[in-house]
Amino acid sequence: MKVILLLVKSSKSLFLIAAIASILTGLSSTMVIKSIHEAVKDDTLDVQSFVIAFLSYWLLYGFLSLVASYTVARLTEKIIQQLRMNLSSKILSSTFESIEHHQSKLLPILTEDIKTIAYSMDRLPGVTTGLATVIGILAYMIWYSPILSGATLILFVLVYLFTRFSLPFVRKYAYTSRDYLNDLFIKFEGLVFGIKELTLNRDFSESYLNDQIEPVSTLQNKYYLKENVVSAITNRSTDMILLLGMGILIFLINHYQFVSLPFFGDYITLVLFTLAPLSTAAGFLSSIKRIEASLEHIENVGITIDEVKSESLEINSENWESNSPVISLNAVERSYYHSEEDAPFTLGPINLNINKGDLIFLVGGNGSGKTTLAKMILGLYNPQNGSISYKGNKVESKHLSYYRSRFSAVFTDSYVFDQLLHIKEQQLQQKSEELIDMLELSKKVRIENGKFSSKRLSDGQKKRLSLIVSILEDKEVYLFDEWAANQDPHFKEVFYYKILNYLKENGKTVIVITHDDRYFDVADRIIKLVNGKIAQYAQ
Ligand SMILES: Nc1ncnc2c1ncn2[C@@H]1O[C@H](COP(=O)(O)OP(=O)(O)OP(=O)(O)O)[C@@H](O)[C@H]1O
Repeated sequence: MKVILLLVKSSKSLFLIAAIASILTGLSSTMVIKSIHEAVKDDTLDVQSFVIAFLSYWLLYGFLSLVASYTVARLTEKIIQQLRMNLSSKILSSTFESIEHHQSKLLPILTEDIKTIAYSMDRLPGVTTGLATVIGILAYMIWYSPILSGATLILFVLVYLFTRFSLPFVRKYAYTSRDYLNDLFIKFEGLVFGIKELTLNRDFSESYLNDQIEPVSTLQNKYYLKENVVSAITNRSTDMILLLGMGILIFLINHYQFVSLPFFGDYITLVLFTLAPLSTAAGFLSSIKRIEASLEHIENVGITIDEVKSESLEINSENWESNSPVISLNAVERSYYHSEEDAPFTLGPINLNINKGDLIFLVGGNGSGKTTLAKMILGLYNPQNGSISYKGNKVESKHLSYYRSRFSAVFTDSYVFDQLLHIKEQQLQQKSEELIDMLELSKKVRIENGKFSSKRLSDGQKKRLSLIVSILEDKEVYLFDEWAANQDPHFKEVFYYKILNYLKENGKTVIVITHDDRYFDVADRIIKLVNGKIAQYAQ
């Protein structure tokens, strides 16, 4: 049902054209089959009228099946495109917390689930025209012999009941195999991103392969095989039940003589025409179960595939109080709950005003809550208690997108995108060269066609590239989370003296998370966190 809804929702008009074209294809193919069927049993065949009728239906069938296949293919292609776009926008508009929580499950969704849905949907054109043909032949069969058609219908019902019985197993195995695929992707992630550690340590790499990857892969394969076996049995059941039924019918006709055997022979050619399309349709029912398992995985991550409605309300600038701090945290609190035996980490309650042009250093030991507080200031985490205000206006969820767009941040694990399409052309032209020079990367990278010419850089150089992008974004507030941690002494100086000064001169508000106490004198204010609470403000 979900799949039909998906089709209708995707494009009502295409769905209608596809449905009508499929029905007409079914009708025309029935007419082709009928003319062959009548011709083979007609001793006084008028060859000329047979050729005319046959060719007309044949041409019509060819044309209509092309139209039907094309429209259904367009419809499925549209669904896949919408699915990819909707999923990507949903991920972008979901709460950061939920995406952070389900991060490892996103890649299998974007690759495996969409592929499963796309491959399964690909079979739809053959299924719709095939089913329409079966319905057409069935109508002709009923007209030809109501008694034998009654018996055939009973066989069709048996096929349907058998399929209904086996499909839940296809779904169950598809779901379990897909679950193990999640685990397998996590192992693969370790394989790719932990390759240095694995290559260095032979015992570890052997154990990773044999004790980590292999058992999960075996389990995934086991359920995948089960799913395919049940699905193959379901597909083959169509021919098996129909052929067995025909055998039983021959026995009954021989015994009770309710029709002649030659008449049954004519009839049986019609039944044979239904075998292939019915088998394809039964196969598609298994595919629907796979699609449903994939959709369920997508929805379990909290992403629905309905159209995305983005809400990005600007905070009314008329209400801004000019002397209010840019950002105020009013008794904000947030806890992370670990497993039951762990004590939860609680940040806050925090009260903090950040004024325009402030250069604030956020300091404190490992695990004291600096990054958590940073994510809260940026609007990535919602406070569980308390509130955040922007220029005197309380930030509500409808303002979040606008509020977040006030910031640019570089985290310790920031991803370096090579394209700079989101940066204004004027900024690129005026500032990029100056910044590349300031961070001494002019021998390594250039900006060409809105992209960096290379990303083949050392970790410290990549970090400098992230800093350039961040400054080019030209935002109101900047947040750098231990940016200088992996820079050499020279670039630490460049950062603390040149870059921070450059931002200050340009009127920016800057928050720097740091452990570099050598440079604490650069800050206007130092805020120290201890165990999630502000322990000290220093001017
Ligand atoms: N995603 C998360 N889920 C659960 N707990 C988390 C998560 N991120 C951080 N924590 C916990 O919150 C606490 C504060 O972490 P946070 O990253 O904010 O500290 P930090 O001050 O930035 O530390 P560091 O200097 O090591 O970067 C830690 O005890 C950590 O275990």
